[in-house]
Amino acid sequence: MILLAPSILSADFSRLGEEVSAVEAAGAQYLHIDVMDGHFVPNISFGAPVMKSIRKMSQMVFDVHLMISDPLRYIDDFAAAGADIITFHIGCSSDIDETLDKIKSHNIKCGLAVNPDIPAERLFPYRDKIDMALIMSVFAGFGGQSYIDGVNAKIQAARTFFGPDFDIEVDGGINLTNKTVPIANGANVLVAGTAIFGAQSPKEAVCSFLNETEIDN
Ligand SMILES: O=C(CO)[C@@H](O)[C@H](O)COP(=O)(O)O
Ligand SMILES: [Fe+2]
Repeated sequence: MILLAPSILSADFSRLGEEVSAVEAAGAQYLHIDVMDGHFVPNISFGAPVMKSIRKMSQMVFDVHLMISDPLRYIDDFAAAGADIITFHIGCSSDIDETLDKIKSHNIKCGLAVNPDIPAERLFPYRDKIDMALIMSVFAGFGGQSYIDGVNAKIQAARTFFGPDFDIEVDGGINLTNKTVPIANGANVLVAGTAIFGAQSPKEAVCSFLNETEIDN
C-alpha cells in the first residue's frame, strides 16, 4: 500500500487549518512537516508551535522531517507537540544513536534521511534502530524543485537492503506525472508538497494521487 504525505511547506499558512483538513478529508494518511533552521539548510520554515496548533484538529500521522543542525536538542519539543514519526539527516551535528534513542524514549517512530549526494549505504548500520528510511529526491531545503532521477538506484538499494516490509519514503519533486517512478523503484511513502498544495484543489490532487497509486499497485 502506498502512503501519501502532503508537505505543508507548500500550503497557504494563512489558511493552514483548512489546508490540513482538505488533505485529511481526501484520504492522505500522513502529514509531512518540514522543519528548516537556516543552518543545516539555507531556508527557515517553522517549528514545534505551528505543529502543535494543527495537532489539535488532525488525526493524520504527523511525519516530522527535521532539516536542522542539532536535532537532539529539539526532539522533546516535537514529541510534546504531537509528532508520530521524527526523521533527521545523516550529516547533522547530533550523535545519531543518541538522537534515535531519544526519539524512541518518547515511544514514537524514528527515521533517518539522506540527501542525494549521500549513499543509501550510510543508512544500513541503523537497520535495527530505525522505522523508516528517507531518500531525498531533491537537496533538502526548498519545495518546488525537480525530482533527481539519479536517486532511483538508491531507492532500489534501500529496498533490497531493508526488505519488503520496511517504510521507504521519497521526498522532493514528486507529482502526478512522475509518482510511478519512486514507486517502481521501491518507495512506499511519497511526499508531495507543490503538487498538492500548489494545485487548484489540494483535495482533488490527493484523490488523484491515491486513486492512481491504487491502480499502479
Ligand atoms: O523536505 C522537503 C524539501 O527540503 C520536501 O518535503 C519538500 O517540501 C517537498 O516539496 P515538493 O518538492 O513536493 O514541492
Ligand atoms: Fe521533507
